[in-house]
Amino acid sequence: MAYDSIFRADLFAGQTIIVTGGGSGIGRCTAHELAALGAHVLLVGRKADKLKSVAAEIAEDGGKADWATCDIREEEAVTHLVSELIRKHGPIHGLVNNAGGQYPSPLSSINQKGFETVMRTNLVGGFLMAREVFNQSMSKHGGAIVNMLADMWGGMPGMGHSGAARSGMDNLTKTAAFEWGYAGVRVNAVAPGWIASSGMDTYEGAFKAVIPTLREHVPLKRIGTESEVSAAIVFLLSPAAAFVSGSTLRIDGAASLGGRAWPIHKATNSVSYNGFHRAYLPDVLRPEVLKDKE
Ligand SMILES: CCCCCCC/C=C/C(=O)SCCNC(=O)CCNC(=O)[C@H](O)C(C)(C)COP(=O)(O)OP(=O)(O)OC[C@H]1O[C@@H](n2cnc3c(N)ncnc32)[C@H](O)[C@@H]1OP(=O)(O)O
Ligand SMILES: NC(=O)C1=CN([C@@H]2O[C@H](COP(=O)(O)OP(=O)(O)OC[C@H]3O[C@@H](n4cnc5c(N)ncnc54)[C@H](OP(=O)(O)O)[C@@H]3O)[C@@H](O)[C@H]2O)C=CC1
Repeated sequence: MAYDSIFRADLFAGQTIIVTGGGSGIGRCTAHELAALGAHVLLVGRKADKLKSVAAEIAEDGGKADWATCDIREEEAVTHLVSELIRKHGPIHGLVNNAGGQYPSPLSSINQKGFETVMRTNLVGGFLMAREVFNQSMSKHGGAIVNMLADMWGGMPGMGHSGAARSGMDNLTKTAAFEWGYAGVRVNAVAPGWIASSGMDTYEGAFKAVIPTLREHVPLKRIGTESEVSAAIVFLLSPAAAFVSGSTLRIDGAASLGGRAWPIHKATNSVSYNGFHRAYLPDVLRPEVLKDKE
């Protein structure tokens, strides 16, 4: 018998897939993966030079990619972007709602504009992209959406604005999966933990300094790679996940299993324990608190 596996090199042949934030990091890597598997990839971001160069890389590898600039926080711009992409390239089969980011800051120092900027980047923008892609295309022929979250379920010092946005996006993922299932549209999310990406490289100061120690607080003892997140996104977009909708897949080396467990881990496995709260939290945000306790 010739077994016909779902996993084939042309998994996405004939599909057009938008990747927001496709000009760098995880978005760039995902765009490469999808194009290598036959998709026509549409890269979206604010900076044309980055998008253009990723599209050229993909073309050099024999893949198909186009790009368009858009600030996903602007409703009119998103509506226009999606209609132009459909006019030029036809129906949209997939959306990777990856664009996002934040600046590390304790809640007490975040002003309203900064909070709203991060909420609009990571929640409002993702909502607008998903709504427009659904209304203008997927409602007519189905499709798959993958939203980008971040593993901040237990609260994440320095990321209060972003954590609030990502939790909102988690809920929106489930509601969209519920409301749009009738049209054959699947909506899922990925929640990466610490990932070595070009985005992480942009962080400065105390936050940057702590990055090399983060692996000690991950049960798998390392931080993740861009391609490990892309692989999960590709799975969720693919026919291999045809009955998966409304799910959030954590890609974090088990880091989200919880700070509460680390003292037990310390007691039972002192070799791999490295002091979660002492090494991470106060160093990053409130060195004075750490000093007081020493
Ligand atoms: C166990 C595992 C846990 C998982 C943890 C997850 C870790 C996540 C990692 C990542 O996400 S990696 C990388 C993602 N990429 C980035 O974060 C990119 C870098 N960040 C940015 O570009 C910005 O932060 C942005 C908000 C995403 C975009 O900013 P934008 O350019 O649109 O806004 P600005 O005009 O610069 O600022 C507007 C407004 O926002 C406030 N603000 C912005 N930056 C800062 C800052 N560094 N410090 C304090 N406040 C800031 C401020 O109010 C700005 O207004 P003005 O002051 O400029 O008037
Ligand atoms: N690296 C990590 O450890 C983790 C990352 N994440 C999330 O994964 C996603 C990708 O991150 P990563 O690749 O690491 O970082 P990058 O900073 O490289 O990627 C973020 C991308 O989002 C785009 N972007 C940001 N704001 C907007 C906007 N308003 N409109 C359109 N595009 C925008 C940027 O493009 P441009 O500058 O052209 O606008 C950029 O290409 C982000 O949402 C990030 O927060 C989540 C958990 C962990």
